[in-house]
Amino acid sequence: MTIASENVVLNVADVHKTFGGLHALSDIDLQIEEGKTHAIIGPNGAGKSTLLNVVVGRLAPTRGAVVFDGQVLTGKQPHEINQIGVARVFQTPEIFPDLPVLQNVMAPAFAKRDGSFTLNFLSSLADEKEIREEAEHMLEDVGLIHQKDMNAGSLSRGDKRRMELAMCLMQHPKLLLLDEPTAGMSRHDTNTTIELLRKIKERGMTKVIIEHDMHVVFSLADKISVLAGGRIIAEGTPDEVRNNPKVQEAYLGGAH
Ligand SMILES: Nc1ncnc2c1ncn2[C@@H]1O[C@H](COP(=O)(O)OP(=O)(O)OP(=O)(O)O)[C@@H](O)[C@H]1O
Repeated sequence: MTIASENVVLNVADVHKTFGGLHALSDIDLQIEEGKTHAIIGPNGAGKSTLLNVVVGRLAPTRGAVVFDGQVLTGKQPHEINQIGVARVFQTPEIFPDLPVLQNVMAPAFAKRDGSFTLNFLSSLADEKEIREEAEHMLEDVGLIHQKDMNAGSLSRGDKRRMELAMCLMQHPKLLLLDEPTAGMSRHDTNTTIELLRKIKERGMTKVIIEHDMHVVFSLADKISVLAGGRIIAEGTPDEVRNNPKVQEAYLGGAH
């Protein structure tokens, strides 16, 4: 296992994941530093989503361990990992489509407070002025305050993703994992999201971002790890990665 330095908040140590005979992840060692934005890139099928799923407890690694903030995550359930301070924005937003946007954004705060994610919170909505005000503040931050009374299901795809980001921020995570946060967005919405993610960085939140859009990656990342064939083939600053021949080869051989 790699020895973590003091400012490493997430340590992925010697992680392997096989599906039958397929080695989806091999020898993954990854250290994410506190307050940084760390991008994980790689061609289709490289293992990026599998790696995020291992971190959030949706998949058990075949070997290796994940340590976050001094606690071993491996073996914990996704909701336990979430309670420890790891939140994930999914490729496909997980929302309550028939509830207004504002209530969707309030829901995670109730779940965190009450320890479960039920719809009973509706009964106490009137009393929850503080949570409502915070949710409205988040909606202002993500540019959705004017849509707060719309049903979430009728938002555009890009707006749903921004709403889900607001839902994650309501949990005040120490680590935010973003799985293709700008997928399906127009260039304008993508740039608004980049600005928003920069704002979050100023608040000191650590982020891991999986993204195919290199404009987003190079706009946000402090450090990039490149996955190909389930292995990390390169790691470094955006400039180091951009000029790495192994990376260029992996992308030319891949779908992107
Ligand atoms: N549940 C599963 N069962 C079997 N094989 C899987 C499973 N999940 C992923 N794989 C395989 O593991 C490999 C890595 O997949 P993964 O989805 O992690 O790649 P990715 O880098 O996220 O790809 P993309 O950019 O296309 O989303 C692929 O070969 C994929 O087919």
